[in-house]
Amino acid sequence: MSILKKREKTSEEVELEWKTYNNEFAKQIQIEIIDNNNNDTVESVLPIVEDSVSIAWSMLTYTITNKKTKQQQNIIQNCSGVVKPGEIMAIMGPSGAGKSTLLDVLAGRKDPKNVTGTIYLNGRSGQNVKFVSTYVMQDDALMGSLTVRENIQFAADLCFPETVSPDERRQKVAEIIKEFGLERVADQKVGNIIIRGISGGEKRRTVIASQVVTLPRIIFLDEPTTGLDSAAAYNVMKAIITTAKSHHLTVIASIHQPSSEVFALFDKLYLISRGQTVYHGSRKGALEYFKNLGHECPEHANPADFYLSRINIDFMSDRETGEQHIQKFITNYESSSAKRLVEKDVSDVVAAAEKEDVDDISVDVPQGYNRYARGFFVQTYFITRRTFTNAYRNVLLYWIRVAMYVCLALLMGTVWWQVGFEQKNVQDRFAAHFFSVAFLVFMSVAGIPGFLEERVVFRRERADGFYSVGPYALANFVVSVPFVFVIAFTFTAVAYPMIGLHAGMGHFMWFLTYLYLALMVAESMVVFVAAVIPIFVAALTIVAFLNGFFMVVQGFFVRRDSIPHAWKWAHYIDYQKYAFEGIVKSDFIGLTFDCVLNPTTQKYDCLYGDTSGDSKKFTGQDVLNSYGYTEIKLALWAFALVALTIIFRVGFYVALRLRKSRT
Ligand SMILES: Nc1ncnc2c1ncn2[C@@H]1O[C@H](COP(=O)(O)OP(=O)(O)OP(=O)(O)O)[C@@H](O)[C@H]1O
Repeated sequence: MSILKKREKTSEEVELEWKTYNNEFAKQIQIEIIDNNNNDTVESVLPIVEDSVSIAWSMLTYTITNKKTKQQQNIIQNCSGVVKPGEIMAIMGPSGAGKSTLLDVLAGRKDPKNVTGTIYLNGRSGQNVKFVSTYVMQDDALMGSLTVRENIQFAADLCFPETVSPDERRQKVAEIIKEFGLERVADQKVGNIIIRGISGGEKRRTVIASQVVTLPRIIFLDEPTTGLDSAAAYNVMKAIITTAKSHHLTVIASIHQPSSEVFALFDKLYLISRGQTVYHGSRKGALEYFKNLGHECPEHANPADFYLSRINIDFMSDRETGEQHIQKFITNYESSSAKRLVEKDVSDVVAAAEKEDVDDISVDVPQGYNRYARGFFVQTYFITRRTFTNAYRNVLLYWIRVAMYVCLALLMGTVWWQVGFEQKNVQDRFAAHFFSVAFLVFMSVAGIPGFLEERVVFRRERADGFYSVGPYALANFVVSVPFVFVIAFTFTAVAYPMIGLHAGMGHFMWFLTYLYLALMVAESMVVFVAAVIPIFVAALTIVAFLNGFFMVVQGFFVRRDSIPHAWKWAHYIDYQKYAFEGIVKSDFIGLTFDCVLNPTTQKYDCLYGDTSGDSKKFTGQDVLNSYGYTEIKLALWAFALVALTIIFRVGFYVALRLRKSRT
């Protein structure tokens, strides 16, 4: 059995450990697996790898309080079982039976306050199962613009300890790709809504491969075959089982109506109905068990379908009879030899641990199983690199917006073409300033789908301990810096000279700076909102509302001094105001405009500056004074935009932290 020693491993030992993994068949010994229902002994050859982990649980109950009735309700009740290294167990039951709940409780993903009973790892209670396990969710959360190999390599780079060299990591990735039958598609992009990628089954295998590349000792899978056809489902399960058997991993999967081929891949079965155990033992033994209860599986029937049909009372017309029927199964199991065998197995595992003086797993966490295998900066580096590659390759994220902004710049340039210096052009200029800021920031909503796609991957990877929130939030910001600059620069380079805004490098640079900083705030606001409410339509509506709101109070439609007192606060936190006013000032300052000569009076109708009729011209400063833009400080306004970016980015980080994934 697995023996975990108390002291920390040296780096040489860790290296040796990996070599040992490569050569694990040298450690094969014969072990006995008791087929616990037939009570006959099946001999099987399984490799014993040091640090393999068995999981046993006794009298597990998960209770919730019904919010309406305030009544306590047991979702699972008095469940006991054991799965040893190299064994693959299926949790099966009708819909709502408690499969996912049992899996989540075993994987340590439920609030311990609601759980009673004991879970033992290698016979010891009080261990942190997350240190030695991975939990594979149902969704195929992968980066679609990355290849299969790149997706798995990312996991390897973050989850192996630094003692594993880059070459070894690459080799581990190549090995898992081979084991999971992904060699043919290894260098193909996974695919997303615009890239046609690999098949559904290959995607599922890629997700699982990326989660097991470090060979976590226990693998929990939540319905790993859902949504796949029977051939793909078989390939997925076969890949998991091959890896589990050859590396002596412990596997528990909840599964919905497996085909007979898939079902035959499991060693053990946990049948659950109404949260209670109907059968637990070997898969083969279940046939005999049900036969003894008077439910013989027909020769050519799929046993999985047969068991489920026996314990599913959802479609029984008489509810009471149905309940009695299930209760009978539960009572039978309670007094069965199958249950006694499970209890003996659990106590044997515990007794062996006491005898062997097995130490606390969480004290001696084998390297590579740590919650975070790599430090903050290494995490940030790898996430930044991947996010950059995704942003570069994923047309939806930035390139589509760059194309759109170029079109818009050309449109504005031709409509406002060489706007001029007559009195009437003052309003044209204001409109150009307003529209440049408003439209560009408004279209930041285009980043929501890309972010939400990435967020699903973040949820999975975070839950699995690839990295923490800080590096992810930082990487998201770092990558947005150059891409947003490309957008702002492209637009400015095309639109600014075409419109004929204030000539000169200094003025051009101020325009670019404000547009860039406004876009950085808008981008930060988008990811913040999408992190708080990760639903596409809702996030889109809220961002559109916020941008509309900021437009209204920014002082363009209604002069700043006319904004009602009650809305002044909004004006001062409005990022569009700072960008708009900065652009207005940098454009108007230093310009001179012509007043209109009134042919009747032969006087000049000047709306700005000297309005007595004697002055032919007025200045940009006169315009600014006239609209009350006297306090604009270019550097300070730019700083306000930087501060708002920081505020939204901190909000983004906090939102991600608070919105805990199912951990
Ligand atoms: N937190 C909760 N609050 C209220 N009811 C819950 C909660 N968690 C689980 N349940 C209920 O407990 C039952 C078991 O849920 P669970 O998701 O474990 O079932 P399942 O067997 O995995 O179902 P399915 O196959 O349909 O996914 C369901 O009826 C579910 O509605």
